[in-house]
Amino acid sequence: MDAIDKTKQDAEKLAAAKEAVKLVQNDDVVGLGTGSTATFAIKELAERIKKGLKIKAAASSVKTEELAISYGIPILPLETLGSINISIDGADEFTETLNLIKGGGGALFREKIIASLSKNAIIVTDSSKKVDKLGAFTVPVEVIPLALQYALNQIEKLEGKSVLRKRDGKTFISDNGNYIVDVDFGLINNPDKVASQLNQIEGVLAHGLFINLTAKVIMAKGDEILIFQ
Ligand SMILES: O=C[C@H](O)[C@H](O)[C@H](O)COP(=O)(O)O
Repeated sequence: MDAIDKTKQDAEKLAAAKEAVKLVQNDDVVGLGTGSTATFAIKELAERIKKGLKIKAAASSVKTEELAISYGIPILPLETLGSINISIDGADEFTETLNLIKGGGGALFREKIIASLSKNAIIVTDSSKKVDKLGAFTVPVEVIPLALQYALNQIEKLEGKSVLRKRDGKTFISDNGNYIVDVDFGLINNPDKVASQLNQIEGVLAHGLFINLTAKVIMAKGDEILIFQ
């Protein structure tokens, strides 16, 4: 993506994030996503807090927690929360049926916990994230290290092509101390089935297929805001 496209994409991310943050109400517990689009939402939320909004938040990654704290957003430990009023997060891909691929930044497990706890799970995206079928973006799978070879074998049986995620030449380690395997399943005709097959592999902590976990996707396209729900 060239510089001009990125500017346009960032403008869309910001517009979608602003729209989502309008939905946050006083006294809400807010789930904070991870990634560039969620970061726009966190900044917007901080602006509303400056103007008097009173909320508490839960973070989906160490990076998000640090960012939120730097903006003075009060953070509650995720393990203490039985429910979350509203969550705002990004996605790598989504379909109109509100199925997603997430985890490009490696935060999928905590993001999934937040989405599962959330009464109103909102996804914010630019227009590049909408697809007819999931799968052009590889599916991130978080694997407990000692189960790596077993999980790779099982994923191969599902006809997924796995690549162990690296960053700066080193194996990427998630906030939970695990590996991320990025799996190419081709375009996915039946995401529910693939999700449940991945769920059955011992050693897979979580995967980036988010099925029936989203209340609403707010997508900006140019000057337009489109809502999918
Ligand atoms: O692990 C990362 C998350 O699932 C992100 O929400 C996802 O990768 C989208 O990130 P971005 O908003 O930077 O495109």
